[in-house]
Amino acid sequence: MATDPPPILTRGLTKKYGRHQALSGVDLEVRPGEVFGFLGPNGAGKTTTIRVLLDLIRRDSGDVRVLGHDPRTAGVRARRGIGYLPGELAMGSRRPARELLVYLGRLRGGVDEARIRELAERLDLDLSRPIRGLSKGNRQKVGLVQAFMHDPQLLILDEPSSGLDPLLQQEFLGMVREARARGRTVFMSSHVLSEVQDVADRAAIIRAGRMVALEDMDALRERSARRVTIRFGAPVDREEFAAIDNTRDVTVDGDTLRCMVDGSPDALVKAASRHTVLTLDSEEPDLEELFFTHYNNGAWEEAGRDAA
Ligand SMILES: Nc1ncnc2c1ncn2[C@@H]1O[C@H](COP(=O)(O)OP(=O)(O)OP(=O)(O)O)[C@@H](O)[C@H]1O
Repeated sequence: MATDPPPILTRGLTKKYGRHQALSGVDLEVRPGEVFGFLGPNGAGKTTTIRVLLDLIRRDSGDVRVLGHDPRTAGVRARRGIGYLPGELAMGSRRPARELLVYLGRLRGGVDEARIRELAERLDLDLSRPIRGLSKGNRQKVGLVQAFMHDPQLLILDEPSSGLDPLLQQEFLGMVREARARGRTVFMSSHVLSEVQDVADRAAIIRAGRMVALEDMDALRERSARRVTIRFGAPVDREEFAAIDNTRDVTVDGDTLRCMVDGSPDALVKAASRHTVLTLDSEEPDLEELFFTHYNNGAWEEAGRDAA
């Protein structure tokens, strides 16, 4: 395992659309057997990077290796090692989903129909319905089945959770964990941290075509800032809470306290426990807010400004 090449490696990857610089020197190294979250706001360059990895578009410069091959010259055999979920599945056939999946399975060297049925059942997908006319959510399920069905060594998933309701999202995360348990590598993009935070081992952040962060998810979770609102049984004194080290932006409005907590809420919870707590809400900030907090040395704004 240790000698396996990185399933995904990019060095100085650049791509322009006309005069628009979509990627400006992207360096990525995904390790064998990990779940890697590729995060960034809309338009950051996630889909462009993924399309280069699959040779759906060609890079302008830089070095790229996927499962040890340059995607520009990798053959069909190398492609079979990859399961790909596109951001938008462009399909308009009148034929049932089952036929398409069986056909794609043949192209990948043969996939047991029982495996297709099992995945469809897990995702609650009706295989007899024609592809044309499927809702966005059902198309996403067809896309997931075809990506996972041949148990590929590397899964490249572009916004996999979009269109899935919370229960199916959990089912999908279960499929990702099982793939990892079998030693597979999963690379998944998202514009929201919460979609990858429970399952990813590491996450990279791309913004305006540049990598601005690479994080171990455990470290990120530990440092993660949370917006906390506590309603007490009686009015409280702001000073008591403003003095807590890792608590900031503290406001008190009668019996309601609002603040941001960096890292563990332990000290805040202990302070709160001296009063009667009626409700406690803890909300994760969005991706930009989170990384703005972490990269408060200016790296985050710089990355945005340079590329703007
Ligand atoms: N075919 C194209 N022609 C011109 N510009 C494009 C094309 N595809 C993408 N872009 C631009 O390149 C930038 C990166 O787009 P990309 O789709 O890779 O972003 P993304 O991170 O995947 O965002 P999203 O989540 O919105 O898809 C954006 O500014 C986008 O408008």
